Amino acid sequence: MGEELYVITSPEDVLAVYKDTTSLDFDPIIRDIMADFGLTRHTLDKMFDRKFGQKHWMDLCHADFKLQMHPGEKLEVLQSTFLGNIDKSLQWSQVSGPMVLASSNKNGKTVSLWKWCGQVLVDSATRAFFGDAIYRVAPDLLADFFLFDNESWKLSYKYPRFAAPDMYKAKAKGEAAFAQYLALPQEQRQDASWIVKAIEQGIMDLGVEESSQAAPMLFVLYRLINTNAYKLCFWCLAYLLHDPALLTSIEQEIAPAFQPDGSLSMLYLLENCPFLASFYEEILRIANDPIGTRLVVRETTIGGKTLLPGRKILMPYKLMHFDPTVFGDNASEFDPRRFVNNKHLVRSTSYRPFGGAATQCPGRFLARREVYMFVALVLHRFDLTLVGNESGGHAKFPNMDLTIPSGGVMGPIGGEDVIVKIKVKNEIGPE
Ligand code: HEM
Repeated sequence: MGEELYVITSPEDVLAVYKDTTSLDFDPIIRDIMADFGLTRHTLDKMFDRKFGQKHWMDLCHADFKLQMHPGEKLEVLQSTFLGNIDKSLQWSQVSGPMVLASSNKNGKTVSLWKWCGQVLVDSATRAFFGDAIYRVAPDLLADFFLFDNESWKLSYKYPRFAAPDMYKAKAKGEAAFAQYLALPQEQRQDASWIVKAIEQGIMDLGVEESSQAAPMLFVLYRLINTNAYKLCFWCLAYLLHDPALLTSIEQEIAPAFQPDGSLSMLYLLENCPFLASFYEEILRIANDPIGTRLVVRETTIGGKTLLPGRKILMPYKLMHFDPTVFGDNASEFDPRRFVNNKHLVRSTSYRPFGGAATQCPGRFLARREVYMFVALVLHRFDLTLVGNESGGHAKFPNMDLTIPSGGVMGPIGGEDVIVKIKVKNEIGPE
């Protein structure tokens, strides 16, 4: 408490921060996060020991994230399983469990959009990254993840245990799940992704054997993989369902991506749907609160100001995302055509939905694909009708929770949701 911070708000100064890699360091920030997850100084020293030439283990991890998640052979393999899982989860019979609030007849289910997005996206990623074995040791993993995800900001704000008991309990259960997972014989986990196997091997090579040290590393990765995309899907569908003209335009644009047998061409969505791309960027601009962080380790000057060692830098990119001199007079409003009307915006230095430089989110390619897949399949397979409130009023657009320092895509204010009645529109093959 009582910490002094520097807050950087201009794109020029953000670029200067990215360039000054000797005075401004990201490693201590990761150390701090991992310490919050219970990693001891001893383990952290091993992780940051520059014993691989000039590099330490965490540098190798960043490189491995890119190998797995940037376009290439390894992404193709992962993506095919991941998107296949989304496809299977969106079969009519799979729309079940807590997300279904009421089931009137065979062709009608009333669904919580928030829970639907969460269940499908997080379950599909869990199986694709870790394989099915994780559920054998932790059948309640998803429930614990959502409890933790909802309150995880309290961890970085260093809430004491008595002030956030539910968050700490969910965190402990999540870590225990990964400890049990790591204790399983490797032959039972052959369906895990390349990155998970590479990290497990790396942890062993570092000589980190205690499960109290190894499991949190996987739990942190699990959270990074899962925390943002389901919320992004929620906002995409919320905006579409509340704006019939927008919904029709998107449906028309993506229709040719579907083959007669109902299968979806991701390539078509990626290469031939400029309006979908603009809509996606606009949701990322408006519903996202990414924050870059560095620690000043040597005195330096940014934007004409002297920054002193020992203090943190925060870069709340959302402020730049609402700058009217870049995004226009309607910067504070939602405009799905913004990025198609101005094709330069997506490369603007004021637009940083995934951060930037060495710490830029490696999952950004996968994120677009999973969101496109989910949104396109939902629109193609189901007729969706908004359900109003109990007294017969119109369904209200959920408010974003601006009070929580999420550092990523925001959720709706507690309890606000989009309730939809869904029916089968296009049958798919036998289930
Ligand atoms: C869906 C929207 C997503 C958003 C808005 C998002 C945003 C971010 C941001 C802002 C960062 C930190 C960047 C920085 O410090 O400069 C980050 C890091 C990271 N993200 Fe994402 N992310 C998303 C999806 C994903 C997905 C789908 C994955 C994996 C499948 C992923 C994996 C990661 C990882 C591993 C890191 C840490 C990278 C490192 O430290 O080397 N993200 N993300």
